[in-house]
Amino acid sequence: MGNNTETSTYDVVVIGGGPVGENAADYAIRGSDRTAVIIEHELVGGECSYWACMPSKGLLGPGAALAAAAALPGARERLSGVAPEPSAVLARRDAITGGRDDSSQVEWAQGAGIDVIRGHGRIVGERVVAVGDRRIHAREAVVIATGSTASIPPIDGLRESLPWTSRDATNLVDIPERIVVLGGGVVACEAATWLLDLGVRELTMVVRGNRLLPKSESFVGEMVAGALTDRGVDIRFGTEIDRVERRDVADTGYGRLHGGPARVMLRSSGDILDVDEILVAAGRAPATEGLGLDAIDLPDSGPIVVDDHLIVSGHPWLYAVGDVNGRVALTHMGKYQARVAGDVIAARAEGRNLDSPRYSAFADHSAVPQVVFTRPEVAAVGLTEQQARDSGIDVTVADMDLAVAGTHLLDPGYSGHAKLVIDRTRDVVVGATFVGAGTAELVHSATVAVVGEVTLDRLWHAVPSYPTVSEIWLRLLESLR
Ligand SMILES: Cc1cc2nc3c(=O)[nH]c(=O)nc-3n(C[C@H](O)[C@H](O)[C@H](O)COP(=O)(O)OP(=O)(O)OC[C@H]3O[C@@H](n4cnc5c(N)ncnc54)[C@H](O)[C@@H]3O)c2cc1C
Ligand SMILES: NC(=O)c1ccc[n+]([C@@H]2O[C@H](COP(=O)([O-])OP(=O)(O)OC[C@H]3O[C@@H](n4cnc5c(N)ncnc54)[C@H](O)[C@@H]3O)[C@@H](O)[C@H]2O)c1
Repeated sequence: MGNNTETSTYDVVVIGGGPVGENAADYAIRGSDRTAVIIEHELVGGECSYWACMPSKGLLGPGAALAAAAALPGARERLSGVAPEPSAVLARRDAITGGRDDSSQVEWAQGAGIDVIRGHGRIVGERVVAVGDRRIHAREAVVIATGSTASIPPIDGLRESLPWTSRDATNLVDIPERIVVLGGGVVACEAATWLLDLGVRELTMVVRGNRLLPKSESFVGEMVAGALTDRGVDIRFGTEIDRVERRDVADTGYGRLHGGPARVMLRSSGDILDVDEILVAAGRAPATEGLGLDAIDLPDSGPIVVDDHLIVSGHPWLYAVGDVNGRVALTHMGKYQARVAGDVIAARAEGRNLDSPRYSAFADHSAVPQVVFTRPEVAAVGLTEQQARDSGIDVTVADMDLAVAGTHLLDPGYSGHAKLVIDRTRDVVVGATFVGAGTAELVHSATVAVVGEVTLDRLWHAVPSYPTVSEIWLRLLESLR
């Protein structure tokens, strides 16, 4: 180490200042005199705040509000149109992302007693992280919370055409007239929804499987595909992009068209799509590039595998939380892991044992809630019927259209569907899926039922209020009696 190397020591060193890293640092030192630092090479607040959850939900909100009003006689007559005003939507999105100024997040960290160092964090040895020439030592723990980056499949000409990734779609400035979306997962379906709201004229989805949102119950993909098709989307199932050609490719910045029109050739059918932009929504890879994992004999690509305490095997001082550990790529689950990891670090620093359930991220395995903000909305938690059967559970299901007084009051033409997956042996709900407007706020009741392992006999006494969408619980339970 040269004489000019600055060294500092903290109890907890967190690499990556996304929502997950922030929570890990906070929980590890809260109420104590321990010290923590977050190392961040871009923006404190991470992907979620500036490029993912926040801007995407900002873009989706106005279309959803207009659709809700358009469904309701008495409100609909006051509408002058059902398409959001693009410039106002983009301005609201910019307000939500704060013009990519992270000073308020840095202030929050400092207020919580957490230092922030700008720069790229790299592990150079046990409990030692380098940021440029600087060496930061960790007394208790190093936490990796570096998130994930969009994957671009190795398709001939695709990368060279500088396609949009989710960062461009959420931070769009130009609205393409014609776009092809590669993928049929969550990003693809949500982005298709807001791109249509903003006036995209021709939208084609290229999906290699035979349904959208393939990780969900099959009715989910059917209903979302039906709604997108009704809005004019051309969904090409069972095909892939063979190659891409694009002229005048230009790195014009996030959300701008990245060049002239592109020609997209599809495999098998040989169809050609001429478009103004390509959006790649093909999943994400853990952000481990340049993290120095090889210095401690860990693979330098792929997820960083952890146990339920979020500790990396063979490295009791090292934790990995959030997207980077490959368990569940959702903000709320990453933050949950961060709370667990922070509590574990605190307990170990104070010599307490880790016997309590508080120190184990067991919900990651079978109680993950997720809302997909398409129209219709999708809200689910726990296992699908297939997953439950595959894990050997004796399964029965309650499966029906969502039609109760609460849904009729939202929209006289309401269309939705609900399904409970029941473990017959234990008489408990192990999974629930709801599709339809207003279901996002329904999913936490199902999460409580799944995590609490509430028996159906007991659940019968959880009476849903009239007239709400939650009354579907009563209908589902009645069907099981
Ligand atoms: C379009 C889109 C919409 C989404 N919408 C939702 C949603 O509605 N709800 C939901 O729950 N999830 C959503 N997600 C998923 C969610 O964004 C992620 O699960 C979440 O951001 C993960 O948080 P994280 O802190 O692990 O990682 P990130 O948010 O990616 O933060 C990691 C941070 O680490 C920094 N970093 C990386 N490497 C280094 C390094 N070596 N040194 C220093 N800093 C480093 C990065 O700059 C970044 O700030 C969405 C994802 C996408 C793409
Ligand atoms: N509302 C939310 O909770 C929300 C919103 C957006 C994203 N997210 C999370 O962010 C993560 C990333 O989302 P995503 O949609 O990018 O990933 P995803 O895994 O949901 O979907 C990826 C899609 O790309 C397809 N694909 C992958 N490689 C391909 C290839 N080579 N050729 C053709 N198709 C290919 C897959 O078949 C799949 O349909 C997910 O974990 C998701 O849950 C959550």
